[in-house]
Amino acid sequence: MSSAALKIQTLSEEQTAAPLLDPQIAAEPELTDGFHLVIDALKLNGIETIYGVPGIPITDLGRMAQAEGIRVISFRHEQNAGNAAAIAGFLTKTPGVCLTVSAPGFLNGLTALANATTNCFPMILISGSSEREIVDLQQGDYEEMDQLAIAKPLCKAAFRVLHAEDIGIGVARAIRAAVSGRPGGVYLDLPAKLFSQVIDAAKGEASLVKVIDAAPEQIPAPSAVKRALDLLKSAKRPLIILGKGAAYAQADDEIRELVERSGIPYIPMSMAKGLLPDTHPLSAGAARSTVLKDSDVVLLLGARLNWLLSHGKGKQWGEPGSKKFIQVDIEPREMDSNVEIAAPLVGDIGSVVKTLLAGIDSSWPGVPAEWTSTINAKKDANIAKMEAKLGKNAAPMDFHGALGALREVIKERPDAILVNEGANTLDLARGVINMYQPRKRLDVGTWGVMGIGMGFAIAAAVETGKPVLAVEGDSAFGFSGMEVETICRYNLPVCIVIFNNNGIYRGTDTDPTGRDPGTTVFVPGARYDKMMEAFGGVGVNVTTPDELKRAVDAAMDSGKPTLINAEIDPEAGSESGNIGSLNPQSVVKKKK
Ligand SMILES: CC(C)(COP(=O)(O)OP(=O)(O)OC[C@H]1O[C@@H](n2cnc3c(N)ncnc32)[C@H](O)[C@@H]1OP(=O)(O)O)[C@@H](O)C(=O)NCCC(=O)NCCSC(=O)C(=O)O
Repeated sequence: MSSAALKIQTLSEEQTAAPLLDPQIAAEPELTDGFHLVIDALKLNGIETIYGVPGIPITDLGRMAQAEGIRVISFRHEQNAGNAAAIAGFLTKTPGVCLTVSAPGFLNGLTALANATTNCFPMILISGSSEREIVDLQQGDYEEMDQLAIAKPLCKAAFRVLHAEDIGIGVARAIRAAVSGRPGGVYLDLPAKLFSQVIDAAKGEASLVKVIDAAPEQIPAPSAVKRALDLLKSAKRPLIILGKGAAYAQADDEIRELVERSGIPYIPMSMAKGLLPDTHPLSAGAARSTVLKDSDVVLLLGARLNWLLSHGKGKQWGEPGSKKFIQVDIEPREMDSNVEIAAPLVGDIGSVVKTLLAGIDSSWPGVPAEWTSTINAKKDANIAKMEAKLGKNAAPMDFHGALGALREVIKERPDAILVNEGANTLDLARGVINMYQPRKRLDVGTWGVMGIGMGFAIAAAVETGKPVLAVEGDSAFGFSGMEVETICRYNLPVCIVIFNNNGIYRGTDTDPTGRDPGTTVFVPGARYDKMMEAFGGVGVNVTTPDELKRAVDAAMDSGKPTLINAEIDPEAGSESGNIGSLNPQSVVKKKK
């Protein structure tokens, strides 16, 4: 039932007391208001969940949305709600919606909106705002802020709705902007006064807009496809790089067929892991340096040549000029962003892969055996090196010992979702824990941002109903840790494992003056598991990989909210994990 059908009756007491069929009452127009129209517009467009934090002026919006059947997940901090909305967008290809209060709540949500935009996740941040008349004259309204102006440079599009009859079009514009072309974050500003504007219900209903074909297929030109196929055919050492854009596309079967039919080795970027199982014979993930350096033609499928790929140049990529790139991206301006793209293929991943497949027929030359055997030799050596570090059942645990146990958990439950953040905890888990299914690994993404953990874990559980394993550095967890209460409140099947080595990178830093703790250390021996117990969840402290495996298995089997404090050697871990070279360090000694 549409909430407009709830109708607001503006009846006087005498009218209410009058008989039901009184013609005077029957003639009374049915009314609706801004609250109901926002809810109707979202529902009409298939929005089933809102992530947010209640407060002025959107408290009633959340309540009414819940009453109308939208699932409303209330968080403890807007940034976590925003991260949840963003990853919901990634998982479903429907914009995730985050609802916040004005000024400070809006600003808290804005970090997640900017992160969503950077990562190309479709998301809509809806914030209540204070009154235009007062804000524009800067007269000091409650939580006064020109939110629209602040949001604009940080997202893909920003809209404000001033009149109830424009709510339908405002929501429609936000949805289309979020998912069409390159997906991203959209800000929708709803001033407090809008919610209580009352209009005729029929007029309100007629003003709603259903977005048809929100993300239209974009098929590349045949000449562009031929150029790419010719280049790929000429390759002696081809490579495919799968990015999270490929995972987002949900063209899993076609992508697998492209790899298998062409026989081209591939590496997945971290959130593309599992698009094909990491154990696939054509996976070159364990020979990463070799394939980046020695390949001659590289097909980038939904992966950008940003810092995570050393901008496509430098010594990681071998001799200058030794490589030609084919890039598949929905955004034309992505081409040549860092290096020359010899064969740009502009379109959506699903459509582009289909057109490529049509050209990979019985005349396909295949991949020279010399190339695949070089890769396999490197892979085998790296895998053997890694195996030697796993499986140690010692206390205190090192990262590899603990991750070896978690690798088995995911192997036994390939449909579980792995959320992962931290520095060493992130870098080492990425290599150690094999993924087997698409969109099961959610992590820090393009910015390498800390703080996504609990938001992502909550949305993953809500959107998929699958068990979630969140593997968190102790520092990373701190950014969103209060949401363990949210996990317990909604009784979500989330198991959090905290790799607790007493600090950021390591737990051994000291203050040279002896006055304070070192800048990167936390309270030694902290028991994060107690936090979970405070809210009725299960808390476990473990000191060995065997104990860790047993505790995670129990959590995943029971589906009970669980937090496992995994005691890691405070000496373990290196500065910034394996991107430490990006961290400038002073070489100048200060004179005393
Ligand atoms: C930049 C990267 C894309 C690339 O890193 P690399 O170290 O070059 O690659 P990988 O980690 O994939 O692999 C490292 C090596 O392990 C090998 N490798 C990979 N997988 C395997 C398996 N399964 N078995 C054996 N060996 C393996 C791989 O071939 C490499 O060896 P060789 O082939 O022999 O080289 C990645 O590190 C990344 O996504 N980083 C994001 C980090 C991040 O965002 N951090 C935020 C921290 S914030 C923070 O810390 C801060 O603020 O400070």
